[in-house]
Amino acid sequence: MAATIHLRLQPPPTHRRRISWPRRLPVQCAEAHQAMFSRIAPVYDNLNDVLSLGQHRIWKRMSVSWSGAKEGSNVLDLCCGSGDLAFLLSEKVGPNGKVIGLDFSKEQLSVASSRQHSRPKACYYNIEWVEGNALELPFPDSYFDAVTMGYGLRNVINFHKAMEEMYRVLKPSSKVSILDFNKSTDTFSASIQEWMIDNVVVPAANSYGLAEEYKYLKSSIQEFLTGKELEKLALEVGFENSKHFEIGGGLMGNLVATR
Ligand SMILES: C/C(=C\Cc1cc(O)c2ccccc2c1O)CCC[C@H](C)CCC[C@H](C)CCCC(C)C
Ligand SMILES: C[S@@+](CC[C@H](N)C(=O)[O-])C[C@H]1O[C@@H](n2cnc3c(N)ncnc32)[C@H](O)[C@@H]1O
Repeated sequence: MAATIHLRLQPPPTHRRRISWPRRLPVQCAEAHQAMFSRIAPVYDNLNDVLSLGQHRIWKRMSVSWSGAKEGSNVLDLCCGSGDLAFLLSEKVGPNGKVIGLDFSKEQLSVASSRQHSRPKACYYNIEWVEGNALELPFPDSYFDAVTMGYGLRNVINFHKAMEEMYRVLKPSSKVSILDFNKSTDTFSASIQEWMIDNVVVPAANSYGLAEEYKYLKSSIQEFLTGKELEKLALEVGFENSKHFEIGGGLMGNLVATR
């Protein structure tokens, strides 16, 4: 099935104010996030590979296997970006399955689509790229057999609404698997994570003129939820059970919740 990028499913915003790039990202501004991820789209994959020494691919594989996606499943990769988890899901569900990758950055979706066309795997044609907002999903209730969200939840401006939407579109007894940085309660782990961002990640990003965008990583982790708080949020919106696993030596975490 030929891959298509759906036109924006949400009505275009009534206003489009010009964003002058602030010295610090206003963390509560969705448009600033959208612009940021569009700016980093050209180098996003390479920087992730270099800065995590390729480890992020292992963490993403773990997250997908925890989602319960299997042959023939109908699955959603939320905040899909350049498509890493969507491609992994595509291999998991096979030609009889269906993967929807949703993101609100046209540039990220464009990278995902070109990666899809440049790869030899036929199953990737079970992926459909949709431009949309994770906080207002254009899908019916109880529609998906699994939902993944890789490094997305920390970036939306309303964690609760995002979790509610994931719950709504999941079929009963199906799982969501949410991978992100871990907001550790252990001060040593937190300081290692912050040191790496300050002294490795940001200087590397600076060579691409993206220091501000990668500085945001630290503040977004500080404003994120701990593993226990993520488990609680999932139960609050109605998930039957939830469990947060620390991975990558505690630098990353993955929440698995069952509807
Ligand atoms: C795939 C990873 C991060 C994705 C990602 C998420 C975001 O919210 C961003 C926001 C703004 C800019 C960029 C991103 C972004 O890339 C995780 C791996 C890539 C990280 C950039 C590198 C993190 C380094 C770890 C703190 C230490 C790794 C130690 C060891 C080499 C495993
Ligand atoms: C760090 S990237 C993660 C990309 C991919 N999941 C991965 O693991 O590499 C975060 C993505 O979330 C998207 N995003 C952030 N907020 C969103 C929202 N409210 N609706 C849809 N996409 C959003 C950004 O455009 C970006 O592509």
